[in-house]
Amino acid sequence: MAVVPLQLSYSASPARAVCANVAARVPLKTVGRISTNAICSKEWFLFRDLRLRLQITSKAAASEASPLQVEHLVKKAREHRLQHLEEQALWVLREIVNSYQTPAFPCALIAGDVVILDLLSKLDYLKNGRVKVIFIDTFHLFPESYTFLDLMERRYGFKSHVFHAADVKDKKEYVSKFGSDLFITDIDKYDRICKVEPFSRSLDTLKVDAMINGRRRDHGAERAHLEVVEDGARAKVQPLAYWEFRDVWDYLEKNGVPYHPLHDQGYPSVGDVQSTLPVPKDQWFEYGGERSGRFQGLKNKDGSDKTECGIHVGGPQ
Ligand SMILES: Nc1ncnc2c1ncn2[C@@H]1O[C@H](COP(=O)(O)OS(=O)(=O)O)[C@@H](OP(=O)(O)O)[C@H]1O
Repeated sequence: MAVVPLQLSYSASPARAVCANVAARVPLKTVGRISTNAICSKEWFLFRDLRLRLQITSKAAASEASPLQVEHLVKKAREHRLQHLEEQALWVLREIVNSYQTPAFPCALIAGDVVILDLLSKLDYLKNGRVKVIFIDTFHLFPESYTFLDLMERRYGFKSHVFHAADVKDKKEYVSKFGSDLFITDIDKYDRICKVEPFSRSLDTLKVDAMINGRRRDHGAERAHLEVVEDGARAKVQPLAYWEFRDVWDYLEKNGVPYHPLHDQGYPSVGDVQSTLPVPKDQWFEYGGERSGRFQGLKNKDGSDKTECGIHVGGPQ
């Protein structure tokens, strides 16, 4: 620990020697003012008997807070931040529900989506059906996603509207019609059949006029300038646009909200089995870290790395 010079004041001259000793020996991180009206001794070992009071008096002192105070300040600042973000997200959702006829939330069940479910539930929009929840069964999801959906439906008292590829009854029929490796042989066709078309159809079928989603600015460059609402024939609503991934986890922890079991197996985001990989935990909270395990090794037609499935980029507006 660094020895920091102290600004001293003293009321009696014998204290001078003690104070000099204090300045020389006390390993304080804080710049402060020591005043004493006690009887002083020249001997250092008697120093502990003096009634010394440490007063933080200068701006310098304030900026050199002890490690404990710094931790406390950061914790408090994060609490205030989360409180503000939550109020703002609730306000956005309320405004949307008051302004649109049929808002809906396509939910992929990842951490941010679960925050939105919890916020919608706080406003009672799930139980009273004011906001419909859409779930796209791509036929390529992790088994845990189905059980987690069931858990969330029971917890919040809603039933999601499930959509999947058109003109097939189930995965078996899908495989017999398109094969089991369409996502390798023709990724664009796979996206169209299993994601974009069912997604688009779900919005049309339910006559959705405002689509709530969990996109955030810190997801990556494509989303860096997102606002909480984008206008259009169908409004896009991003109540968590200004949140960071850390805020999402702070919220889940603070509110005791269950989250997708695959997060505990190292997956920061969860989509299809073939396009989702675990990511080392220390990368989760870097810019773009949440989605860094998505679409790994997959390329767009133009050869660029795939970062979106097309639902929100060039997908239904
Ligand atoms: N299974 C499922 N059901 C309903 N809605 C879903 C589903 N998967 C993705 N989405 C919606 O698509 C948004 C983008 O998700 P992704 O880019 O992760 O794509 S995908 O998972 O590969 O489809 C995603 O945005 P978020 O709300 O940020 O998750 C949802 O709006």
